[in-house]
Amino acid sequence: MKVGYLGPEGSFSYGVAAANFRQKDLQAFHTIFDCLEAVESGQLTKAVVPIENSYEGTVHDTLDFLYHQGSLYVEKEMVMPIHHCLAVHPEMAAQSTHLTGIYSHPQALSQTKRYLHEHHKKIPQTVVESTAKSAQYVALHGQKEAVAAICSEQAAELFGLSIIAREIEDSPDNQTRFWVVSKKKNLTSQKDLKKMSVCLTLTSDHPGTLHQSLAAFSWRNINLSKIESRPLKTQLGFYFFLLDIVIDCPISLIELAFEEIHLLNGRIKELGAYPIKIIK
Ligand SMILES: O=C(O)C(=O)Cc1ccccc1
Repeated sequence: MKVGYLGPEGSFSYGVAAANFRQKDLQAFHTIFDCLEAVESGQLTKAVVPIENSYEGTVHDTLDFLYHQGSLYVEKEMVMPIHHCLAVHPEMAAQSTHLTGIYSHPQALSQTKRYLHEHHKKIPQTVVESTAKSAQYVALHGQKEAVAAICSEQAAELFGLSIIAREIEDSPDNQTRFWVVSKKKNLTSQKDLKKMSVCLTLTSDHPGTLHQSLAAFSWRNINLSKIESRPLKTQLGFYFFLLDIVIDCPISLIELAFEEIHLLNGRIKELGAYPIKIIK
């Protein structure tokens, strides 16, 4: 088995992958897209990818791939607390009040926006592929340039960096949902499945189309825990909707709701039904 994750080692995705799979099965990728594409092409069995952060919302790279490119299924969700630190090269630790640049993944830069505004307002920020990549960059270049990484404490330690500030995330309850995806549909028994995610596309546009589709869930007493629209990437003003459905009824009832939506000319793309594991 080969399991891909957004690398290098030390990323949050790595932390989740390592908590679920054997070290020898893990393989690092540069981007979420590369990782998912490798599952799609059969080069990987599974991938671990972030899907949503409590502070910053949906990870668009993941959702857009699953809707537009993928024929992949979610087999498990993992929710992990996310703590960021600010780390520099150990030889720069004394000059850390005069930083020249801060590097990280866009999600990490966003999740620490207020901290950065308060403490490092004028310092240029550079986006890199992952938090661990920023730690790696600082380990390689941080001796000559006074640059800092926003990453996990584990990544800072792994790359031999000095931590100058801990728990700098703006929200104390910062959490990210990660999905394990594969080409195969989940075989887990229904009693362990907690949620189902689907993408809904409306093929006709008249007043109440979305309302009627959602009514297919509400009159069956099926609870939705999330709805979000994303551009179809065709023309301005055209969207698909991500729906997260709580599984507290037989799946056959949810499938009846899908049938009703089909009769209303709505299209459902199933992303999968999955158990949820909370990582402490
Ligand atoms: O960059 C990482 O370490 C990732 O795995 C992506 C990410 C970034 C910030 C929070 C959660 C996941």
